Amino acid sequence: MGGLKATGLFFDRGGDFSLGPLDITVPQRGLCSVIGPNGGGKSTLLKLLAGVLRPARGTVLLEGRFLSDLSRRDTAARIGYLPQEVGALYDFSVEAMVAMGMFALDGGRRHRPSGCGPATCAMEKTRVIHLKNRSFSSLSGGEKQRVLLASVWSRDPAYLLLDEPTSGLDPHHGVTVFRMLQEATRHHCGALVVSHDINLAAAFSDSMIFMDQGRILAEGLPDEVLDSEAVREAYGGSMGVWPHPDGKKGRVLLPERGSLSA
Ligand SMILES: Nc1ncnc2c1ncn2[C@@H]1O[C@H](COP(=O)(O)OP(=O)(O)OP(=O)(O)O)[C@@H](O)[C@H]1O
Repeated sequence: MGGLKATGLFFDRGGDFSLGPLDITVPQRGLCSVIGPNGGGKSTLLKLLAGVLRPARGTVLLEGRFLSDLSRRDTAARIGYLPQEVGALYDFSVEAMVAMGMFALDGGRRHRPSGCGPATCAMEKTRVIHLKNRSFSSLSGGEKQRVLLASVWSRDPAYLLLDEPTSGLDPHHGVTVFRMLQEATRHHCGALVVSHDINLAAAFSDSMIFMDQGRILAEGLPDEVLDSEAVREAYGGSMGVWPHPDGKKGRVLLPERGSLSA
């Protein structure tokens, strides 16, 4: 009954693109990353699981209840969805932006250290506390991304659906975000994270999904997925899969030597 579970999920945009039918479960614990080429359907999948889009066929169950039967408030209290792009209508302060993420908070919930309000804790986690009085629009792209992540995080959701949370982040902050996700998903939530930072995603995820043309073409352990025929076909020619340089950490996707100019 637990988890966020889609069965026979199908969505048709009416043009060339359709998604599914596919089955997917976001478990109550663990970090699963979704990778794949541009336009492959990753964001569409997240929107369907978050209830932002309605499937043409199939069901999405949130802990045994049909997502379509739940109010936006109930959904937002359990699912923390970070879209790929967020346009702010008004220029709020960073602190206000993060506080707005808590509007759906369902009472005093788990894992919140005393003495630290949820918005403050979230801003500390994503390292934007020093920006709290700045206006959102004045921030750099990567800073904005970390503020939006804090906004989702502040609600302490049971399921995180994050669309490219590290886009625009420098490598240090990218690692910080994935570490934070790894830690959280070990103890108190499950996450499905769309990312083009494939090597970071592979290093920190428990499992991985490769999507293209609205289908799941490979899934399993990150190493298995990176080594799959589907990934080779999609990126082959320009990218190759290599052992991680430290010899222990699995595999990395890097440009093929032959694809670099002499
Ligand atoms: N609002 C929309 N209206 C019409 N078509 C759309 C819309 N949003 C996405 N699409 C199309 O649906 C398909 C899947 O898009 P989606 O955003 O899910 O891909 P993606 O895998 O997340 O891509 P990317 O890696 O580039 O973010 C693409 O062909 C895209 O052009």
